Formats: sequence, structure tokens, C-alpha cells
Amino acid sequence: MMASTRSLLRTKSLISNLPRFSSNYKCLDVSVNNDNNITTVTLKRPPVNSLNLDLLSEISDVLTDLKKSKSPGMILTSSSDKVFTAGLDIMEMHKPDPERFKQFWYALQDVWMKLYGSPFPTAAAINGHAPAGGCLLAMCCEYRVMVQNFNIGLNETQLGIVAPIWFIKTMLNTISIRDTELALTTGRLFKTDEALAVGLIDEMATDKADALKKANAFFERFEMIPPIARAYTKDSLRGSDIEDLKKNREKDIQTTLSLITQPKVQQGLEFYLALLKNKKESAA
Ligand SMILES: CC/C=C\C/C=C\C/C=C\CC/C=C/CC(=O)SCCNC(=O)CCNC(=O)[C@H](O)C(C)(C)COP(=O)(O)OP(=O)(O)OC[C@H]1O[C@@H](n2cnc3c(N)ncnc32)[C@H](O)[C@@H]1OP(=O)(O)O
Repeated sequence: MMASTRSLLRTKSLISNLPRFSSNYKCLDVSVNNDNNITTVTLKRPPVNSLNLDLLSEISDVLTDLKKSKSPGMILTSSSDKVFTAGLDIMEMHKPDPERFKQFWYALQDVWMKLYGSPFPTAAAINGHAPAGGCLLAMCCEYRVMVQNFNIGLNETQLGIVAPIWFIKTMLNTISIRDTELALTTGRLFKTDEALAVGLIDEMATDKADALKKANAFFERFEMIPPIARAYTKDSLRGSDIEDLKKNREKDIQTTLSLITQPKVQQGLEFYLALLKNKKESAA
């Protein structure tokens, strides 16, 4: 084979392996670092990146693309300078239309299964608050770097709701059983330094640039590790949690819908929404 043909074929195979990202994302920026081919996925759904059906569907799509293209790794971050994500969009849970809620919850399950179980390594550069669903996304990643002076945690009980079992398993995969129980029952939000002390995050950063630099450095650990060995090992650790949800997916949707539509839970959400609004009014 002529050298020029070989090089053309090599170029073609490189091109076919490059991640193909839709340019139509409305709530995400997706960029690939030329130095290490790591993809940075930036959440951009102002004001607080709350996770609604649209945003979750886009995250799910990008995770599929990354897996197909055999990406060497992904960093999740936010375009906001104070919120990573405010968690699930409360408006999807307040007086929900049942059909829409089912789609919403299905999309959340999809994101969780794909992110928690991704064969490629993942890191979160947490450059703002990460309550509830925000903490969940960060914990799905394998490594967390968080900018100082923000909050992270599963605070569901503070809203009068209960973190689903797969949220809990994700925290148990991250911190101790004892710390998980204390954190969940009290709905504790940890400041960055407290999160580091308990192991909820791996490193602190001074700002977003520092967080991205440290997150990028994480991937260097895998330079000499065969990706297949890495992926199988991760699956051995996390796969059974994912299988449990796969088996109970429909039941999980139905149970969540029936819990969330309980009048007491709806009243709790209304009260919480009012608190958020009042906070703004009293600050003005
Ligand atoms: C007995 C059995 C019971 C029950 C079982 C019940 C259910 C079980 C089933 C389901 C479990 C569901 C699990 C849910 C997990 C979640 O993720 S719930 C969401 C939790 N999120 C939060 O608690 C965060 C709330 N937000 C904040 O604390 C602050 O907004 C934040 C610190 C993130 C940012 O602060 P700041 O920059 O000052 O912004 P504002 O507070 O001013 O907010 C700007 C506007 O955004 C609105 N907003 C904030 N968070 C959300 C949100 N999560 N969803 C929708 N909207 C949100 C806020 O109201 C402001 O709106 P406005 O501009 O006033 O219109």
C-alpha cells in the first residue's frame, strides 16, 4: 500500500473516532481539548442550571456520543459563576403532568445510568453550588474538584422529599455509610472544605480555571492503563447498582410519581419555592 493511501486511511479512522457533537444543544456547550482529547461538557441553562427534561435529554445524548466515539474522558462543569446545578427543576415536580413527569424521570434515570456507568473516566469541575440532583451528577463522576465557598449535598429531606435509593447508593459509593446516613437524614449541605474532609470531593480549587486544570490532570493517571481494564473494573464496582435500577425502572417511575403527587409533598414543594422567591425579595 502506498504511504499516501495509508496516511489517508489513518486520517479517516481518526476522523471517524472523533466525537460527533450536535451543534444544536441549547443547554450545553461541548468542547474537546486539543492537548488530551478530553471533552468538557458545560451546563448552561440560566439562571441555575436546574435539570429539566430538555437539559437531561441533552446530557443523555452527549453521554451516548462520548461512549460511541470512545472518548478518553469527560469533564462536567457549569457556565454559571455561582451554581454548578441547582438540582432537579422543581417546576417539573410541582403539580406535574403525569406523562411529562414520567418522561422527565426516565431521562434522569438515563443520565444516571450513563454517567455513573460510563466506560470512559469522568470528572466534575464544580464551580458553584451543587445541591441535591447537582450533587448526584457530581457524585456520578469519578473525581470531583470543587471551588471554595460553595455548598454540595443531598438536601432532599429539607424539601420534605426523599432521595431515591439510587441517589443513596451513589453517595454510599463516595463516602462512608455513617456519613451518608448523617448527611441524608439531616439533608446536609457541605461547604467545600467540609466536603473535602468527608471525602465527598477529592480536591479544592481557587476558581474555575484551577478546577479545570486539576480535573484535566486527573486523566493523566490513566495514560498507561488499558481502557478496557479500566472500564471492566469500574463496572465491577458500579454495575450492580445500575442493574438494580434497570430491573426496577418502571416501578421506580410509578413510585416516584405517586409520592411526588401526594398533597403533603406538593405543599412542601410550594413552601420551598416560596422560600426561594422570598430570599430574593428580601435581598432586593
Ligand atoms: C413522606 C414521603 C415523602 C416523599 C417522597 C417524595 C418524593 C420522592 C421523589 C422524588 C425525589 C426527587 C428528588 C429531587 C432532587 C432535587 O434535585 S430537588 C431540587 C433541590 N434543589 C435545591 O434545593 C436548590 C434550590 N436552589 C437554591 O438553593 C438556590 O437557588 C441556589 C443556591 C442553587 C442558587 O442561589 P441564587 O444564585 O441566589 O439563585 P436564586 O435562589 O435566586 O434562584 C434563581 C431562580 O432560580 C429558581 N430556582 C432555584 N433552584 C431551582 C430549582 N431547583 N428548580 C427550579 N427553579 C429553581 C429560583 O426560584 C429563582 O427563580 P426566580 O428568578 O425567582 O423566578
